[in-house]
Amino acid sequence: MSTTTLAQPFDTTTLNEVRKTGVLIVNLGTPDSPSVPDVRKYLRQFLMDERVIDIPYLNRWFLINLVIAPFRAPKSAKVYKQLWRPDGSPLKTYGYSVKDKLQKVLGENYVVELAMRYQNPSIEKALTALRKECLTEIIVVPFFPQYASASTGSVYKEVMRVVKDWEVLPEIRFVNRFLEHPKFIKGFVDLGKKYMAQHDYDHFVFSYHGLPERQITKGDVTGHFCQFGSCCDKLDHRNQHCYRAQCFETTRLLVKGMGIPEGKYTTCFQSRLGKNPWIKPYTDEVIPELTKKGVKSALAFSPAFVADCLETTIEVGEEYKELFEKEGGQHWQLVESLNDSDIWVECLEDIIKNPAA
Ligand SMILES: C=CC1=C(C)c2cc3[nH]c(cc4nc(cc5[nH]c(cc1n2)c(C)c5CCC(=O)O)C(CCC(=O)O)=C4C)c(C)c3C=C
Ligand SMILES: [Fe+2]
Ligand SMILES: [Fe+2]
Repeated sequence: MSTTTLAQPFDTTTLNEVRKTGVLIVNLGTPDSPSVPDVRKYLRQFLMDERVIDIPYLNRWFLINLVIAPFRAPKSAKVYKQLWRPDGSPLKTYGYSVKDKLQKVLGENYVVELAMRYQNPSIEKALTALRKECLTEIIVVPFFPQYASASTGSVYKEVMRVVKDWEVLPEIRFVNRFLEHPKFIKGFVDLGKKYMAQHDYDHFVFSYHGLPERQITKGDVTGHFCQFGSCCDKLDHRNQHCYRAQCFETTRLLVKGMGIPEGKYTTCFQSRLGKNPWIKPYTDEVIPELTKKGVKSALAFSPAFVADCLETTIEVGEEYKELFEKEGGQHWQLVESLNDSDIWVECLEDIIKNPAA
């Protein structure tokens, strides 16, 4: 009698025993110190990135070396001095704290490294450390809730530049965005509710990092998915990678979570540079419009950032507050970022362990 050998189910025991996952968490970067030379070095590296200032190389070189390095760096250094804490730039110190907390919750089958896209610790250094760990997989988590070529795209490109010549390439997973993650939303909703319990706000402002319109248009290889108007009101299959549409979606989810009524909130974009059109509405134009309408108190969110930085603490927390008050507003409050909160660490744990969540 002949026996038929039935196909055995795939035995994963060995794989589970040897499996080790590297996690590379990456934020934008910050100067090593608030001194003018360090700020200049940081701005040079950051703004020479062709995904950030996407103009021809020579034009970019002249702009950075003849305008930004001599004139902007000293001004920026003054602002970085205001932001600096005894333990350094908040963007980096929160990064290290999140790295430690995440390592603890993930356990010994994971190795977590922190990197900054610009300056230190570099992506190259962090990946070199991970390479020595004999990993099965590396998960790259850019700390940008919404995808943009200038942020997430640039991190991907740098990771690929570093690993492209490795003989042994482990599996690599790139996290694209996480604006819809329930724990990311809950983190900001809970912070918002804390402020709403302390004060009655007339209006809620959601201010995101701006982007040249051109960078969104360039990303659309299928036709024209963004006209910079109401097309961004709904996120669908075609415009899912549009940064502006993703920001509007983030606001919708936050507004729903906090129960903010229609007409009581505005999505806007900050920190435009240069003369080319950036995505609108601009935060510094929205604020005077709101005060003209009689808004006296506003709660401001910065949900394009997961850690306090120049863009949140100084630009939204101080400069826009000054503008709001100059225009007749009375009470402007910035909601701090997720920083190293437990909910943010839980969100990361979830993103890492449950890719489909
Ligand atoms: C000039 C073009 C810029 C683009 C495009 C841009 C996109 C972009 N940036 C962030 C996140 C951050 N940017 C930060 C600072 C910052 N950004 C720009 C310019 C562009 N950013 C400049 C010149 C600066 C420095 C400000 C100054 O020196 O005056 C920061 C803060 C860093 C810190 O140390 O605190 C973050 C974070 C995203 C997410 C993004 C695309 C969506
Ligand atoms: Fe920026
Ligand atoms: Fe759009």
